[in-house]
Amino acid sequence: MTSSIVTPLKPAAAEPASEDAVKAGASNGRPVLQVEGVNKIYANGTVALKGADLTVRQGEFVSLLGPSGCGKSTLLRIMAGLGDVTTGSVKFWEQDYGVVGDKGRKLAFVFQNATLMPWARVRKNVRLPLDLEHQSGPDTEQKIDQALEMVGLKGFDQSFPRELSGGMQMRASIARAMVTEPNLLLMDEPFGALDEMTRNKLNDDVLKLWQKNGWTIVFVTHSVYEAVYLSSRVVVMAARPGRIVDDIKIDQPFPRNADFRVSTEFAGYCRQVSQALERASAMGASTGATQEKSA
Ligand SMILES: Nc1ncnc2c1ncn2[C@@H]1O[C@H](COP(=O)(O)OP(=O)(O)OP(=O)(O)O)[C@@H](O)[C@H]1O
Repeated sequence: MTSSIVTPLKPAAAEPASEDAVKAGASNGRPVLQVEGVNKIYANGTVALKGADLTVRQGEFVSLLGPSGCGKSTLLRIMAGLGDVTTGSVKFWEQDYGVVGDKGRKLAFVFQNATLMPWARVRKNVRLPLDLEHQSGPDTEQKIDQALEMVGLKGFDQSFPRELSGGMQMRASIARAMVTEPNLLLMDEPFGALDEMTRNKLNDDVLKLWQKNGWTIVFVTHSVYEAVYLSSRVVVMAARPGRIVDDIKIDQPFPRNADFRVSTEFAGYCRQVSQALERASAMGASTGATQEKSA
């Protein structure tokens, strides 16, 4: 999917996650997203999603993992209200999109590339969603400062994107999502283009921000290791047609750190998720066409 950042953000309808729920990555919080029986068939007949059911609860960190073309981005876009479903429903904070939209939502979307405006300094890039909402004044400046500080870009606000490394550009992109103070963050393979060291560092930083801010995160990735390291749950999808085939709880405490990456538990979960991914890939390979008749 092509990349940019979209922050359809207004004042919140949701309450912050309780600290306990966040600490545990708990799966007993209030539903933030409820995807029910969702089918998505594109105009060309591609069945991108078939019978998708998924509930994401407050304070969870859920990764979507699956082979190319299994509908991860399609599902994430639908969760953001950026794409229509063909049939089925999506509820946001237990309400229909229209109702929540009226009251305002607090979600932000970070796509695959940072897609910063190259002609604008970091501060102006981060300010964009607030400008779109015609927010200005000292509060606005403070929000921008806080977001830059949280992602470790304090002191770089007058830089141009070309002066930043790939990792720093991604940080700026995350800061741009953060200024809107979301409590639901949808991230579509945000670190896929980064080297492993940078990716690991950003994984740690996102986990810290997730805990600190009480976010709920849905995160698309192709990496088993990244999914296991970050998530309280890994949802595995298969292609042709796109569907959810596994939902694996990563029952390990937060915060996680470098020790977790080399632990037996981490290796065990990686094996379990890899096997689920292999099964999912085999399912996609053994089924036929992606056309509407298979929905
Ligand atoms: N706008 C569109 N029109 C037609 N088909 C589409 C469109 N967008 C996606 N598709 C198709 O829908 C299926 C699911 O695509 P999607 O991008 O959601 O998968 P994905 O799992 O995110 O893939 P990847 O991991 O490669 O990014 C694919 O077969 C894709 O070609």
